[in-house]
Amino acid sequence: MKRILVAGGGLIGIRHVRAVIEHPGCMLVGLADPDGSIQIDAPRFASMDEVQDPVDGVIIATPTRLHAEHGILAASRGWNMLIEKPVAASVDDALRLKTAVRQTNVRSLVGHHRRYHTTLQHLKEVIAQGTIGRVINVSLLWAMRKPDSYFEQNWRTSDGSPVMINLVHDIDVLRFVIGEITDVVALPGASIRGSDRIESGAVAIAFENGATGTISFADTAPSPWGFEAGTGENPNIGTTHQDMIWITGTSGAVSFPSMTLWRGKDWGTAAQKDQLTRPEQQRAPLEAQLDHFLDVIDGAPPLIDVEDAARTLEVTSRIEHGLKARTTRARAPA
Ligand SMILES: NC(=O)C1=CN([C@@H]2O[C@H](COP(=O)(O)OP(=O)(O)OC[C@H]3O[C@@H](n4cnc5c(N)ncnc54)[C@H](OP(=O)(O)O)[C@@H]3O)[C@@H](O)[C@H]2O)C=CC1
Ligand SMILES: O=C1CO[C@H](CO)[C@@H](O)[C@@H]1O
Repeated sequence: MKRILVAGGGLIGIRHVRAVIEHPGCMLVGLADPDGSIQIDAPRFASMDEVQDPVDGVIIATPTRLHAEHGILAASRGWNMLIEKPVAASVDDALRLKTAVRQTNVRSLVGHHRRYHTTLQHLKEVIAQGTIGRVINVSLLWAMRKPDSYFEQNWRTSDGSPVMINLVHDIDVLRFVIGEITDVVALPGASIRGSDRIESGAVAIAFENGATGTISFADTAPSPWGFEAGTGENPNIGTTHQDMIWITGTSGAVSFPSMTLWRGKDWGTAAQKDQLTRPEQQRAPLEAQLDHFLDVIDGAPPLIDVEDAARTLEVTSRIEHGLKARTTRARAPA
């Protein structure tokens, strides 16, 4: 029975707490969070420093700017870690964390839980098998309207850009399914909430394998298109089952999550539609991620460790900085 500590009991941390309590292969050592009012059926600690009980693994679900500090602390205690995405607030922080993980020989897994979606894993296989030929383009749309309260009086007021919070997932999905991203160009959209944060934009990307793609994103537009809406993965976000990724190749095209396949030859014949099967999702991604974390603690190779997640972060940070640079220039007095 693995002993798991959770650090940070907010929006996602409390879901991890529940998952750990319900999992037959682990027990909850407790929750470390300075907010003493969070009540759970397990010991409470104001911080990770207070924990004296033995810990096999810690799930770090604290605000992003604290990930590196908390990950380094966990490593110094010899605790294996599942650290929420983005792995750190900056690439430098991620690299410091990578070094600490290496030096202490602890194991790391990063919370890019979308990688546990069986349909996404199937999409990756379909692409790798060459079902649509060589990948040419990908188009991804993620747009939702977050409630204003999400940004009120918490770390997201300043650090709440949907690029670092949400697009980091989409970038990881594209790396997972299509391959490494080598180049990005990003354009910011208008501010709707009047905040200094990035709220929406458009990104063009190039992959190492020669494919290119576009991403449109917004946290200000209520829409049926986005990973959570399309897959129904987040209990807090309404499900629409609409597609949100479209991929073209030299002999066909496929859209996700419906897994609609189109086979074509040239413009003389209409592409033929086919329905690929969608494997059943037996365990919710967050639960499947916890199953995997317990295996990682036992020595299984992690699906995405700090080093790999640092590459997702590097691309995401480039997008964030590109958007910010253009926003600053656009708002500067002439
Ligand atoms: N994989 C996923 O689906 C999701 C991942 N995330 C990621 O998880 C992280 C947390 O996000 P979210 O849950 O939305 O944030 P929340 O603000 O809802 O939760 C963070 C919690 O951490 C607490 N905290 C602050 N400082 C410390 C500390 N030193 N030690 C322990 N706890 C601390 C906060 O307390 P206080 O409020 O008092 O400061 C708060 O309760 C982010 O990195 C985010 O990107 C978030 C949502 C979903
Ligand atoms: O990581 C995440 C951050 O928050 C989102 C909601 O805004 C989640 O859906 C997502 O998985």
